[in-house]
Amino acid sequence: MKIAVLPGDGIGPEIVAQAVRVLEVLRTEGLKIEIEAAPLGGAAYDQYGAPYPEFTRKICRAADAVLLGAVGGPQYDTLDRPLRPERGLLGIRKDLGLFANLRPAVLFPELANGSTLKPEVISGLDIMIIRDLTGDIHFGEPRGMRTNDRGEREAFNTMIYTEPEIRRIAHVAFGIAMKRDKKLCSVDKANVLEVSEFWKEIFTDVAREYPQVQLSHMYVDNAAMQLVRNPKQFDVMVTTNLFGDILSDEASMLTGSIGMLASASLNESKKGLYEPSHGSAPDIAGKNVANPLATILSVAMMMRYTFNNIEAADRIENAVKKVLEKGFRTGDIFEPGMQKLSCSGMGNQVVAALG
Ligand SMILES: NC(=O)C1=CN([C@@H]2O[C@H](COP(=O)(O)OP(=O)(O)OC[C@H]3O[C@@H](n4cnc5c(N)ncnc54)[C@H](O)[C@@H]3O)[C@@H](O)[C@H]2O)C=CC1
Ligand SMILES: CC(C)CC(=O)C(=O)O
Ligand SMILES: [Mg+2]
Repeated sequence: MKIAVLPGDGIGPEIVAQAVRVLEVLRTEGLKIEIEAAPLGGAAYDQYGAPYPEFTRKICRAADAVLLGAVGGPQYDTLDRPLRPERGLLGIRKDLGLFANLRPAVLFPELANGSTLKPEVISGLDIMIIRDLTGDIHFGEPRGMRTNDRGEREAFNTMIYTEPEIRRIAHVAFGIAMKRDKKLCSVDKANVLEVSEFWKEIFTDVAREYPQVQLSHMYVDNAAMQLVRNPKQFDVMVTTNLFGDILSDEASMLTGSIGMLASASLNESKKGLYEPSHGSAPDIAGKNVANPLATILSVAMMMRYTFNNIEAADRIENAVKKVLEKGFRTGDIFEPGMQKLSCSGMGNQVVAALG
């Protein structure tokens, strides 16, 4: 298992350090794990003058899987756009063809009482959010700023999807729905956007190849509302890059915290990049208080999706469950009566629970 580790910026190095400890436990027990570290984002800009430098690209291309923390920070916000940390993240996603982003919003029952939502609304929650990751307004050209005919400055981005891009994410979504409850909700804004209308047309066409799957369509504004009103109506949701970015952050709060939401970004060959769904959290960086569980659960996804090592994946997820059962919490999921831990303290507990 050749794993590239990219700690990134902000809390990235802190949370990744805990996830690497989990990998080290597996290695000590006999899994052949090779780890190579490289910078991405702001850290890469500082070292190499580019957010996704050749050094990192080579290591990631040679690896079977990539473990990433997060990128970005206010100190980089004034850089020219192509040099910003976030472009490094878009760059690696595009370079490795990581078009299928899986974000499982699963509630550990131990966290049901601490949620801002009523336990009956969220108990048993298990939604798979599938987001296209290499198309949409994030990548569409042209993009930029200009002065229009009236002499006013304006900025523009292009929302665009090709038919093959929609078809391939549709097949991933239907395939996953087939393995679950055979219910797929495609989220769009087809009442306004041509891109969404096309998306809906292609999904309806692909659905003919999966007659056992019940396909529904929902506008994104309604989906955002339904996610907090009655999230358990969803089993698998699939949507575009921008809508998926927003809906998955929203869904993370159904599981207790953005610090709980793992993710896998896969390409056609199951090479994967695994990262928490959150960002670099500059407000808490360097304080050793971030929740490392989303990153640790991303390692479980790596074992499941890239290495097909279901036993290791289950073990990591069970270790997280055990730690939560014992009442250990980081600040973001803390509730009275529980024991508050630091980021590394949570890592210690997960490592102990793996044993
Ligand atoms: N995948 C990535 O690398 C992503 C990077 N970003 C970048 O991260 C930077 C900060 O972005 P924000 O909008 O503030 O989003 P963010 O996700 O970094 O933080 C939002 C809020 O959630 C909290 N939070 C996030 N992760 C946490 C964790 N593991 N434990 C406890 N609390 C946690 C933060 O403290 C903050 O209050 C920006 O530069 C942004 O572009 C944002 C999202 C994804
Ligand atoms: C910073 C963005 C490029 C990434 C993001 O918000 C995400 O992948 O969820
Ligand atoms: Mg996001």
